[in-house]
Amino acid sequence: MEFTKMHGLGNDFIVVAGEQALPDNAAELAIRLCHRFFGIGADGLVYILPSEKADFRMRIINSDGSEAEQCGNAIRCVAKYVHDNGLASGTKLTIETLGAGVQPVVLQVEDGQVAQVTVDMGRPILNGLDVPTTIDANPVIGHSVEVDGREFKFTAVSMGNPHCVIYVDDVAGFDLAAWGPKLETHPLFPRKINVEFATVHSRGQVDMRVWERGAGPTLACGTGACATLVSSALNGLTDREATISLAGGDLRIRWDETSDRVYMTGPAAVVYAGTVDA
Ligand SMILES: N[C@@H](CCC[C@H](N)C(=O)O)C(=O)O
Repeated sequence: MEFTKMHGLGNDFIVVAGEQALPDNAAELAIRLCHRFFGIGADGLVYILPSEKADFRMRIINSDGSEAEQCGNAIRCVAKYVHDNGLASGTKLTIETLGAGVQPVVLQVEDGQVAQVTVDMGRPILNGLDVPTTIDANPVIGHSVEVDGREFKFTAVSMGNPHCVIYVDDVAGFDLAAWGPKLETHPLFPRKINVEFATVHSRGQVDMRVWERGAGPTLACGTGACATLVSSALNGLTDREATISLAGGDLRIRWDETSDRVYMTGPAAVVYAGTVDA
């Protein structure tokens, strides 16, 4: 199987193009190939497929073999891949996702290669039961989740995939590995959840670290950054546009007041291309 190793701010993927549909063994392949020591190593396996509704279709399998509805960093990688490999022309295209519908994308091209991508990530879902959580409220703000006797206040946001945003005083020193997995699998979240821990520094800048559903700690999460901006604006902590600083770098996120849509801008990069037994 031919693949290209790509990343968006260090959130890395094995990108496969040329298939007509997701293979039956996609989950097994993701677990084997994403393994950091026995495989290629990645946070997810991404397929670029044909679409009847958009220019391309993306499917993403987390490194634990579970399928995610959406992935912000992967969609930027897909956009770069199809442009730089001549599968798409121009600077605008659409990509269909499993959980967030068809997403329009605008490319910033430098020397013939995509450097930055702006994705229309759609409208955030704030209804608790739809995120989903077990909480019947809209929005879910200031509710508590209890883990091992510690209470975390959270905001729930779906960007096609589920997120729970928790504010902490010092995100850099926060023990992500201790709390992330317990929150990810808490019964309040019926389809598990991506957990963002955030520290707000100003109305225009937030530091965020993520524990991803199905992938653990990653260097960046595009949908998580969108969820963090939406949560921070809803809680009155930031404006509707801010820089979300992740371990792998910065994303610029804007939640448009008129359309209610969230726009994410950030880079995508190729690491190398290769061939692997699949
Ligand atoms: N890294 C991603 C999100 C990938 C999917 C996530 N782990 C899930 O299961 O929802 C991003 O950049 O958005």
